[in-house]
Amino acid sequence: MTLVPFDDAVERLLRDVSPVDGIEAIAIEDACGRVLPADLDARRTQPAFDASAMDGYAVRAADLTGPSPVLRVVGESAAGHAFSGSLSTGEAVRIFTGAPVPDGADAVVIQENTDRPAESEVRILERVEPGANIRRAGNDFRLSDVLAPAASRLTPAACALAASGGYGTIEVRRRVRVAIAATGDELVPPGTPAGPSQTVASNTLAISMIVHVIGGSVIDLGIIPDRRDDLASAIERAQNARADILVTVGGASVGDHDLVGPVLTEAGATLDFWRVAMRPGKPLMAGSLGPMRILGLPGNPASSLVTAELFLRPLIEKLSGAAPVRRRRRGILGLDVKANDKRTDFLRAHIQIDPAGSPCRVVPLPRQDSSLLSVFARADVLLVRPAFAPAAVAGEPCEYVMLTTG
Ligand SMILES: Nc1nc2c(c(=O)[nH]1)N[C@H]1C(S)=C(S)[C@@H](COP(=O)(O)OP(=O)(O)OC[C@H]3O[C@@H](n4cnc5c(N)ncnc54)[C@H](O)[C@@H]3O)O[C@H]1N2
Ligand code: MOO
Repeated sequence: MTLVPFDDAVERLLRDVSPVDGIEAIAIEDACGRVLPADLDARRTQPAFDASAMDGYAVRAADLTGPSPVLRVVGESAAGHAFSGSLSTGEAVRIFTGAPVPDGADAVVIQENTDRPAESEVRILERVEPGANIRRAGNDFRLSDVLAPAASRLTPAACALAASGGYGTIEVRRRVRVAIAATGDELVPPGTPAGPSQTVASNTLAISMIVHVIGGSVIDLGIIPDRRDDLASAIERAQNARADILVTVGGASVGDHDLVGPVLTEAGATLDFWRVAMRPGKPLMAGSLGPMRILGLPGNPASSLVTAELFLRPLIEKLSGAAPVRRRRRGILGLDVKANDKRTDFLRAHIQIDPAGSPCRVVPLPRQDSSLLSVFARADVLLVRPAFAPAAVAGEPCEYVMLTTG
């Protein structure tokens, strides 16, 4: 049985993928995590005026000659309430952080370096240069500046920047639609008591959550019994819902009840590859049916979640139009590991952060069987052991992949 090398499989899956073409205008408060189809240009300048960076007095720097000059206080400028006049020689305006600097003033003296000999006078106890404590108009960004580039995924700060730049609604790429089918006669939905030979369909729950975290939308096809016509109708439902991706979970191996491959083929799907040189996740299947991509994930919990992280996630990200995210990091091994065979290993592992700042230590968890959800749930990362890697000892460099968190 030939297995496709892991890197080739990822490359083949992503090779011809281009972003979905639907674009929608949504409220800025709903835009976190969404992807920009084009550069986002500022519709205003920020700050729109020269603003004071401190509480104090707006002055003309040239007036500050001689020891402790005294200026006449002619008014006040507060945030949202500008001083309407302009400043002449010998005058000062009481000013607060964020308030417009009055015409004629060219510096702000902080109030700690002043005193008030009388209600209408301020004594200045320091020398300041023109421009001191003033944030010039456009200091943050100017009209038409690119606030965020095409293909960026909007973070909370980027949404705040967009709002500050004049946006109440924003154009983003539509969500990638992911249909998910759990296959297997033994499965019951989460929250349902499982009989003696039954299992809770827990994988699809986690996979749905991964899809949501990266901004996709889920079409839940539910649990599909191991029957050809039920599987065929689930595939049809995914097509009718215009899914961009159909994910099946389970039934991917070679047993008599593993029907996913044959039924997909009967439905007219093209299978691009089946079986990858990786552990866990070997029976992974990838193909397409018309415009719909198909990923057949293995049923064992760790196999399912590892392949969702390493294949489904980048596929959704690429379809969503987001710039590629590199989730592989370098660390150092926290334990000795044995030589590897022809399958790239993805070991569930802990990360130990070194408070002294040296690279983090990656410690594989003790039990690596692909059925162990209890181990997966305690893992922070997947330690990558390339195919045919020689044995390595603690302290040697290694690579790991970040797992999706909430
Ligand atoms: N003769 C061989 N047998 C197997 C091979 C092989 O190469 N030759 N490969 C093994 C590997 S590796 C894996 S991984 C599994 C994957 O098999 P399937 O994808 O066909 O998965 P199932 O048999 O349907 O289920 C396996 C296991 O996972 C449980 N499961 C299934 N779906 C879910 C779900 N949604 N949530 C939670 N758990 C689920 C299922 O009850 C089984 O216990 O095949 C090996 N066999
Ligand atoms: O790939 Mo299976 O996923 O080794 O258990």
